[in-house]
Amino acid sequence: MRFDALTLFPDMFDVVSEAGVTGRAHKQGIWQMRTWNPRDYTTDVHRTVDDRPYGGGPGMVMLADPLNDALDQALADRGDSPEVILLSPTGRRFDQAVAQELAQGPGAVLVCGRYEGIDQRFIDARVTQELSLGDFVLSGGEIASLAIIDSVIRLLPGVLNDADSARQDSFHADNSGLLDSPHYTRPEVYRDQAVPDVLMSGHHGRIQAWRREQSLRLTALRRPELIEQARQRGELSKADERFLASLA
Ligand SMILES: CCN(CC)Cc1ccc(CNC(=O)c2csc3nc[nH]c(=O)c23)cc1
Repeated sequence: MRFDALTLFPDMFDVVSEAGVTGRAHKQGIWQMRTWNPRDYTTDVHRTVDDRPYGGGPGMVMLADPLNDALDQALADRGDSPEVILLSPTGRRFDQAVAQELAQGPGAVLVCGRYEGIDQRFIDARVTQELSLGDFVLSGGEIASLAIIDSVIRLLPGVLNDADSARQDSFHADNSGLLDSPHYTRPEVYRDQAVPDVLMSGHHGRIQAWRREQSLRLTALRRPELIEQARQRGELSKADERFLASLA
């Protein structure tokens, strides 16, 4: 699994290659990361990577040529033919299904735009898919790339050992498809607030039922569409439906 990032801010990628679970996996050789700075592929004395938009309008646009040369180097260095993914507000929305898709492959080259965007002729000629992190405005593609790399690496064998509670990740923990139930740890009473009795009971059946109800309640409150999706998938039991009806 190898990710290459075309970016004007290569240092930002140290976050995933050096820190945490992804940093450990990187050190173990489970995945590789390389960055390529388009500024290193400019030919003018000012190392220009952007210019004004034809047709006018605010901001600047990234030049195609430095990106093309950087991409050529990245692909030559890899030796395979990976997805070339442009991170962009106009892209397909990234979600766990996309993370699963990417985890099956050899990785990708991630093209991080800055400014208002990238010359369309680079996109038309080289980009195989565009991904967005969601409907909010970032300053560039780097932070979106970091999120994507992190969520893909976690899915690789050997990255999360079972001790990592995150193993249950299918975005919604062990109540797959629903939001997580609340978590508590020591002390048993913190600033006069006690842990719910059921969690101290040692009664695993009751604890599981309580957690399921908490997930259903929170999901119905904050993400009702996930309830309907779980219902369509036939993942709601009679007890779940009874509990949901009691909330209405
Ligand atoms: C004119 C309106 N804009 C589109 C929302 C301009 C614009 C804003 C921010 C950017 C930089 N953003 C990204 O490169 C980006 C890359 S992935 C992504 N996901 C969510 N939101 C994002 O802004 C992004 C590019 C163009």
